Formats: sequence, structure tokens, C-alpha cells
Amino acid sequence: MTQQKRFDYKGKFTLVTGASKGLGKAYAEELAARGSNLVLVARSEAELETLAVALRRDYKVRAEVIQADLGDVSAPGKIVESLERMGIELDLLVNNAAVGYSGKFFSRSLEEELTPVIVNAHSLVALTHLLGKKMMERGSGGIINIGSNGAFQPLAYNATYTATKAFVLLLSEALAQEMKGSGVRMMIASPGPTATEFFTQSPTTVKREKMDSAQSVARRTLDDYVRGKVLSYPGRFSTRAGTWISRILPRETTAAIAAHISKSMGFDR
Ligand SMILES: NC(=O)C1=CN([C@@H]2O[C@H](COP(=O)(O)OP(=O)(O)OC[C@H]3O[C@@H](n4cnc5c(N)ncnc54)[C@H](OP(=O)(O)O)[C@@H]3O)[C@@H](O)[C@H]2O)C=CC1
Ligand SMILES: CC(=O)[C@H](N)C(=O)O
Repeated sequence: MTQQKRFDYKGKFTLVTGASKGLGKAYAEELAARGSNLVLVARSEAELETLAVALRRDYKVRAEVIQADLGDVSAPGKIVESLERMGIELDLLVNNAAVGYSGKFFSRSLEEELTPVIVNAHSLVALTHLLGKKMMERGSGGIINIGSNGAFQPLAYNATYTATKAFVLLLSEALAQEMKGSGVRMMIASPGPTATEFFTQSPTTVKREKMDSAQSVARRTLDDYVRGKVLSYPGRFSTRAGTWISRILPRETTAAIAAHISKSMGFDR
């Protein structure tokens, strides 16, 4: 029997943030295929409802929708209230929702630069604390935070986004240590470029065919979770190898190389 089959999601509930499209949608579909009931969270209610209908039909699981704007600091508390109203106790939380704008830091508005801080960092901490605490009290459950290969080095022209991802990486690795022996797991997944709509607001020159598919990233993330990993690299090998540069070279050299690459990919425009 494969590890995947031994990990039994039947009757369990997973909440996926950012489930309306891209990787979050792929996580929800893959989890439903593995037997998990789902709570789908994002701003786009119609897309979430369409996905919920498809998951119920195709996988015979329960699928609930909570419409929420994680750019609003009161949203995580409201999500917890909705779960309580629905009588749902979570077994797995996938903190996937994120936003990031490329371009020069000072050519963007302060509001644009602060949005990723709230969505990617503030709301992730709040959901981890509010929902993780219930799991810790119960002594069972798990949290998968979605980071990025961009977390491993400073990245000019993507500065705020990648800084939030570095925050998520360090937070998750530290909490994984604190949570050892509690019965609750923490994993951080660090995908590389993945063919989603993430780049639609960005003038990057990276071709979609050079990116991983959302489905393969979702599958590999969940397989790594079953294997008990703390840090998962669900993308292609070159993405993982790229994270080693910052561990070898002086930080300023790493930052300069990363800035050069970022510019050559068109992120400075
Ligand atoms: N694509 C890539 O190359 C990579 C992506 N990642 C990470 O993967 C994760 C998923 O990204 P990806 O699927 O590519 O991105 P997409 O832009 O395709 O999807 C982002 C998801 O987040 C949701 N979201 C964005 N803002 C908010 C908000 N304010 N409140 C609630 N939900 C929100 C969106 O839903 P809605 O708009 O309906 O609210 C959507 O479901 C992110 O954490 C990203 O950082 C990491 C490395 C590479
Ligand atoms: C969107 C991402 O996190 C990705 N690592 C990238 O910028 O290539």
C-alpha cells in the first residue's frame, strides 16, 4: 500500500485559502480526490461555489464555501466564527492565498506594497494561531503553509512579496520545532514558477511551458506531507537547486545576482 493510501483523509476537513483558482484550486481538487472534505476560502464566491459543486459531484465529499478578503485583518476571526457555525472541526489548514506585485518598490503605492504583508503574512499568522491552537488543544491536525523559492534570497523588483515568503518560511520552520511531539504537524512548501494566474499582473518573460503545473505541485506537496517532511520542494529540481546559492555565497553577492536575474526576467517593469 502506498504512503498516500495509508494517509486517511476520509471524514476529515481541510480548509484551503485561495481556493478559487491556481494552486489553491489544485490543492482542493487533489485533497478531495484523496477523500478529504473541504472548506474553500477566497474573495471570488462564484468560483468557489462552482468548485464546491464539482468536488461534491466528482468525489462525493462535503465542500463548504467561506467568502473572505484576507486583506482585511478581521477576516481570519470571521472565518473561525463561520466554521463554528457550520460545526466544522479542521484537521488540516492549507495557507495558500497570497498576492505579490512585481516592479520597482518606489514606483508602487504604499497600499500595494502593504497588501502582501497583510494577506501573505498577517492573515497567515492569524489563521495559524486561531485554527492551530484548536488543533494543539486537541493534539491532532496539521498545517501546510505555501511559501516560495523566492523566500531563500532577497529579490529586487519582487521585494515585498519575497520578504513575506521569507517570513512564512522562517515562521513555519520555527513552529515545526515548537510543535514537535504535539500531534500537530507543520510543513512549509516552497514551489517554484507554477503555471497559474499569479503572473498575469506581471510583465515577466518566463514562458508558461517552463513552469510546473499546479496539479503536479499540489500532488507533490501532499505526498511530502504524508512523508512527514517539514520543508517541501514540490517543483522541478532546478528550482530547489536555485535555493542553494544563498547558502554558499555572501548575502550581498546573492542579492546582486538575484536582482540581475529578476531584471532579466522582466520583473523591473
Ligand atoms: N505561481 C507561482 O509561480 C508560485 C506561487 N507560489 C505561491 O502559491 C500560492 C498560490 O499562488 P497561485 O495559485 O500561483 O496564485 P493565483 O494568483 O493564481 O491565486 C491566488 C489565490 O489567492 C487568493 N487571494 C488573493 N488575494 C486574496 C485575498 N485578499 N483574500 C482572499 N484570497 C485571496 C485568490 O482568490 P481571489 O482572487 O478569489 O480572492 C486566489 O484563489 C501563493 O502562496 C503563492 O505565493 C509560490 C511560488 C511560485
Ligand atoms: C511567484 C513566485 O513565488 C515564484 N517563485 C516566482 O516569482 O517565480
